[in-house]
Amino acid sequence: MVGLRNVTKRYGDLVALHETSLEVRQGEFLTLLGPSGSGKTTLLNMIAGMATPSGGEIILNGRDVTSLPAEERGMGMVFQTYALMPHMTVFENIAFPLQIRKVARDEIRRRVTEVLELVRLPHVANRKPQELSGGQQQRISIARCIVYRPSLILMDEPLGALDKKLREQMQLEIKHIHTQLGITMLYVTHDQEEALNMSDRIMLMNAGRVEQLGPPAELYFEPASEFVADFIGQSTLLPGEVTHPGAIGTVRLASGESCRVPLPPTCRVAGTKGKVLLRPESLRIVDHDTVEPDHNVLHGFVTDTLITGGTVKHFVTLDGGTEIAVQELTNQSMTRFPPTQPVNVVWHVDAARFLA
Ligand SMILES: Nc1ncnc2c1ncn2[C@@H]1O[C@H](COP(=O)(O)OP(=O)(O)OP(=O)(O)O)[C@@H](O)[C@H]1O
Repeated sequence: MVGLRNVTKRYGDLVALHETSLEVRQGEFLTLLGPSGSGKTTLLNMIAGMATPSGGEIILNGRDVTSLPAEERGMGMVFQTYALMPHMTVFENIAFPLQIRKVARDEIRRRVTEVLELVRLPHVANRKPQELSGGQQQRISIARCIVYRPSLILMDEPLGALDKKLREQMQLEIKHIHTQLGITMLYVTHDQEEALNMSDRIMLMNAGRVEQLGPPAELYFEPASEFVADFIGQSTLLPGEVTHPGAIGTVRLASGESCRVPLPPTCRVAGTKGKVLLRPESLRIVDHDTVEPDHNVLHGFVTDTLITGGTVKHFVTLDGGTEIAVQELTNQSMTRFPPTQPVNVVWHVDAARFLA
């Protein structure tokens, strides 16, 4: 539905977006994720027609729209600031894009009522935007955007101004609208959890380049680089070197201890340097020395324990000095480890990844 072919953007000497190609599928929810300044908004604005590429082409439904102005691209946009018109009621705000398009009055009433139901705010039609909460205002801007049924909606940090709880609720609502209407969505956020929650695919950007593009689970379980492993979810990366290559190889860590790790084919060579990626939820702490088959073990001391609601996080300082986080579900009989007691951190061989 949307195609980018070798698109670049420069501002003077600064390359905001290096050569990037992308295909967005019909009905897909694709998220542009990345730290501040990585080029997400630049990319979105070029698709919207609010910024001109320095090179490359933008294709919309098979048509080159690179030089087509924003208003002729037929897309909907939702921003962090709600941009509702303060002197108009909610009804008038939502009706506005239809009036511009000369839709008949009865049809306007029908469609505004329908989208107000969809965003679950049918009772606020006669209020002014300032009489609504932030979350309600954002739902109204979404309603105003979907009322004229654009085939593509671009959203730039739409939930950035909302508190955590409301943000999570709105994530579900946007997802729900997406599923119900089947609209293609391009969504910008710097919040990895939001991206994981909502997207069919995530395009993770870093310094104007695409680090990885794929479904959330792929970025989480098969990160293509250290940047991805670090940005998505929590991770500990232990430097090491392959000593015994193989599909499951042995890696000697900088601390001198060894562990067995699945190796990607290109890393099945003795001497390959890289990092072992461990996720807190794949680790367990045990205080006995029996290691189960197909498990690895590292030794250390628990230095801190944090209860974060449903889960508990133990911070373990490993022999060699690296700190590693271990996460487990909170339970009544949660094991407490005094800081003087040596512990073993164990994980199943399949749970780690090796990044060259
Ligand atoms: N109009 C502009 N003129 C000059 N430089 C710009 C302009 N717009 C963006 N940039 C620069 O381009 C780079 C990418 O910016 P962009 O806004 O796309 O990042 P972003 O990933 O959306 O960041 P954020 O999450 O902070 O919005 C940044 O270094 C930014 O300073």
